[in-house]
Amino acid sequence: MPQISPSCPLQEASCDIITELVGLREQVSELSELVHTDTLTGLSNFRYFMQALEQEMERTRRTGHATGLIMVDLDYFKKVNDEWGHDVGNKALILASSLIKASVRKMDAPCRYGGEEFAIILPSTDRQHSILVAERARELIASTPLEFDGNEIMLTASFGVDIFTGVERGCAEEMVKRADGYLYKAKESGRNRVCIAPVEEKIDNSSVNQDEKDALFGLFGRASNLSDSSY
Ligand SMILES: Nc1nc2c(ncn2[C@@H]2O[C@H](COP(=O)(O)OP(=O)(O)OP(=O)(O)O)[C@@H](O)[C@H]2O)c(=O)[nH]1
Repeated sequence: MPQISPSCPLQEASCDIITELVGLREQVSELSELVHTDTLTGLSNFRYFMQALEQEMERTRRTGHATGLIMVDLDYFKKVNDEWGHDVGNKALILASSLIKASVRKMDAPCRYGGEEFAIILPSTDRQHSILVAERARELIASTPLEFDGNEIMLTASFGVDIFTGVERGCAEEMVKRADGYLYKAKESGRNRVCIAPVEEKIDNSSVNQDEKDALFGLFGRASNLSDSSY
């Protein structure tokens, strides 16, 4: 919301109270920014993420525009810490954050979920475009080495994607759980990959009844790749 500049009720050119008020206002704004920011990476933190995801899901319910959610986890990150130390591990987290940020639009919300896990909220984004964003981030991370003191470390990350179209039941926590489930599948099936719910499974989780499902699959056919969790 735009802030109105306070002015001195006595119309004095230099007013101590107004100067202090403006200073306090700036401090409040900086503090509320800090409350929502991860200090290491500068990305939004977990607290912001959960609020923002709830809000976007609510927007989807109202407008019908889908919300995409991508969960990202760096692969074998413990090895980076063990081999190179915690400070280099921190550098890797900062690099991964900047690459994730570079892969998304301004309106998207890349967040640090915790540890070496990140989350990206994609407002008004469908399945296909969410996959494209996840793939872009995956490729960028896999092709950008962390350089320090003449060394180079290659990083990779695994991605789980979920789409909320307004028909699925559940709250933000459940959407995170679904995306995390696909992230787990990406890890299990070799890492450095993107997994998403097959279209068929998404429909199974929705309120669509059997007759509606039969009609839908009757129309589009049961393509074999729909049963695969990677697209
Ligand atoms: N440097 C650094 N390391 C962190 C931070 N947060 C979490 N970690 C480390 O991240 C590592 C996560 O290890 P694991 O959960 O075993 O996962 P992984 O080694 O990435 O293996 P996979 O996820 O199965 O590919 C642990 O060693 C944590 O100590 C942090 O803020 N800085």
